[in-house]
Amino acid sequence: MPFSASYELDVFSVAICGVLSHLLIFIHGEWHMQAPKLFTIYSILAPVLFVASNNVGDGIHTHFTHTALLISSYAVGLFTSMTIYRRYFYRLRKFPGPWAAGITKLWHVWQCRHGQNFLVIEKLWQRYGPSYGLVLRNSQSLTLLSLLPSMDLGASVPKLFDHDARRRIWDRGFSTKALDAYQVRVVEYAELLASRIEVLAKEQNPVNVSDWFYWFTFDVMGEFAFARSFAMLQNEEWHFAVTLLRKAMSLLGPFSPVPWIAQIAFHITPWMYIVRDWSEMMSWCKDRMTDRIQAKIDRPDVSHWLIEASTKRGSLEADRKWLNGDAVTIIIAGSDTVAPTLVFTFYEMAHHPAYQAQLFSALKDIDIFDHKQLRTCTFLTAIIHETLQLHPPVPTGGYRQTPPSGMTINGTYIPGNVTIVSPRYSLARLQSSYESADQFVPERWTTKQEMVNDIRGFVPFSQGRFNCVGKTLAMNEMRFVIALLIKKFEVQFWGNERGQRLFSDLKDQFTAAPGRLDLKFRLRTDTVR
Ligand code: HEM
Repeated sequence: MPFSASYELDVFSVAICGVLSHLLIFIHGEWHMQAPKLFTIYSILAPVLFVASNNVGDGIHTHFTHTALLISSYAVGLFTSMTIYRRYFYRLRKFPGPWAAGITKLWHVWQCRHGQNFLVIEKLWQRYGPSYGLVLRNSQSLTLLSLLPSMDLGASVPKLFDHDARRRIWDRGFSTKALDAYQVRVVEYAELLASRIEVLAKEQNPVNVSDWFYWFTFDVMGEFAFARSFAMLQNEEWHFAVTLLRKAMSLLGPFSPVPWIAQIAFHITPWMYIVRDWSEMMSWCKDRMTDRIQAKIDRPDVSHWLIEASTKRGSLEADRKWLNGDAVTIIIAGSDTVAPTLVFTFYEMAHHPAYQAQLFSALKDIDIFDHKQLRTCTFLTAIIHETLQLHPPVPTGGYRQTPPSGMTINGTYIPGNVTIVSPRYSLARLQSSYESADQFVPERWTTKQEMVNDIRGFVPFSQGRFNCVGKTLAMNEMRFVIALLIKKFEVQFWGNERGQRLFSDLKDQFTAAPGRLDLKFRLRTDTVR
């Protein structure tokens, strides 16, 4: 098809439009929340262009070719401009990192396609950062391989809502009085878990702890969110809503660098399987919250405090979106963190029988049902701390934004309004943080404190205004379950199991999702209550 001069002019003009739309529009501010609108506008413009190209040549084939050429020229103009800008003019261009990562976040998405972001970052760190304090560039965000003492002093989370007001309400649900009341339920479910494991132990069957600990933590959090468990310990199978939730979470790992893709998917393709799963799960949670609001509860749960705050303000109906969201947060934040920590603790116990024996003997004279007394067992706390340090349940997540004036971290100036993240998995493996950083050495928290080179590296619950509101609940819960099971059972690897699948199938989906781990639980004959 011979192109006319005006045809070529069209193509050129459209390419210039692409460049201009970058330089005049997209270069300013954040656009990911507008992604669905932009997607719609471009989807409408394409057929308009097709109709407008009616006067070019004849035949539908020519119209298609012409439209496709114009769209491609626009895209080439837009993306060339973006590439040149990000490569040569962008304020973060001097930070180290792979070339392609500096151009597009899709590079990171591709690298994370197996859901192992923590390994992607660890590899980058090995390649680019012999020195501590390295900053890795990833298009518009930075990964800081540094201890961040001031991270929460100046930085904020990307502002989506009035966090501090919501946090004040949350805090009431985690007061000392409230926590005492919750412990009764933790004990009930932990005993149910122990009795289920006892049956498997007596039948000489393996215990896949990567199922059982999840069933336990989700059942407990179901109680705290909806005053009703998922009954997974009872039924010995995954509840459909939890399965949907975990499927949706699996996208969080690879797609968290590009929230605009999720925005488009939710608005444009709500029927797509994973988006549909998420919506179905949210609607299930909404219905449970409706039941919870109407229910008369004699034992306060976490939702009790949230519902009470809205009722007192007379804004129960208006706050329904918050309450539904809070319920999902309780469930994810409370289960998907405690469960992997328990899985890894029991992996380490099977891996280090000497530590297991030491823990058993440290617990001998302690009434584990008295959580204040249990807290005094320093070796138990050390085991949990060492597990949290070596296998952080939030391995890379926890994004922050630098203040508009920027901030200096470990001598490196980071410009303002930049998304930053300090990945715990890699932080924990820095020799500048710990001696023998990749070894499980619980004594570093008791008798060998010189093995902690820089305590600022230990931030499993984050720090500052955005730290974990459920830290004390989590620690109480983990202390009790571990103590109960270690007092009752001796734990070993099952058959040839050595944790191979646990690590090879470990996924980073904001929280860590470990692979399968089969353990042998042998009922102790020397159990002391
Ligand atoms: C091993 C256990 C746990 C660990 C390691 C952990 C870790 C964390 C971390 C790192 C954050 C900050 C995330 C960020 O920076 O964006 C966080 C926030 C949070 N956690 Fe936990 N968590 C645990 C257990 C729990 C439990 C049991 C609950 C109770 C429901 C809970 C509720 C929350 C909530 C509501 C937030 C958001 C706080 C805010 O934005 O103000 N967590 N957690």
